[in-house]
Amino acid sequence: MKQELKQQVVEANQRLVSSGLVALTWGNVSAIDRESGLVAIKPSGVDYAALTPENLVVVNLAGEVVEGDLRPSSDTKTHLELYRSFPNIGAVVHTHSSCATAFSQAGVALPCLGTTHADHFYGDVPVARALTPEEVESDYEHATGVSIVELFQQQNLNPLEMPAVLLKHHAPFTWGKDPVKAVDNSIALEMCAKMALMTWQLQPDAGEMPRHILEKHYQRKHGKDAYYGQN
Ligand SMILES: O=C(CO)[C@@H](O)[C@H](O)COP(=O)(O)O
Repeated sequence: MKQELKQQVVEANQRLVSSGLVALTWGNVSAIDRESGLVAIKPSGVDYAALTPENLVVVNLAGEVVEGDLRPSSDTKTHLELYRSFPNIGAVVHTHSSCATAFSQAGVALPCLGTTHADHFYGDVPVARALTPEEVESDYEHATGVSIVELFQQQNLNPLEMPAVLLKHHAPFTWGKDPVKAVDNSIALEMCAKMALMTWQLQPDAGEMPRHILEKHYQRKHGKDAYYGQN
């Protein structure tokens, strides 16, 4: 896999720490080279400061390790399901950032209360259902990815317009066209979750922003087609 992409993955993982999104090793970033179909991902349990392009793990979309000696992140199968199902994304991030994880644990969709949110997410950030005992037993991480994809299909959501999801009783995933954008979306998600909690402390009845303002802000930031890569 290209060294440059591996370096971007290392820097993106380390940005999770500098952005205050992770404690311990509660998060991971991967990126895909769409030409080869290979994915570079953080090795499981490894401290972010110790990451190098050489100790990243490279897997194919079947989950087979093709480069690296360490164990890939425990969330690898979830990342891979997102790459298989969302062909226009280039990187995936999973964190346990506090405020977004609070919404996930509560099973509460993150509402679009203001323009900050509208600039990044085209509506409420949805919650993917908890897994069944059978799913947990059979293949937890793969089933987690499937639950996200099912949710987006059921709600007719475009992953390029909604680059985030909250996993009930778990934590968020975000994605983007590249590792920088995917981490940007994790930072934006955590800030929007924090602001929502603070808004509700001030005004428990605060409701969603008017749709016409959401539309204006999202289109202004992302262009008329509202797709990544257009701006
Ligand atoms: O979601 C979880 C645990 O609930 C994981 O994201 C860990 O927090 C990080 O696992 P590794 O990437 O180190 O395997």
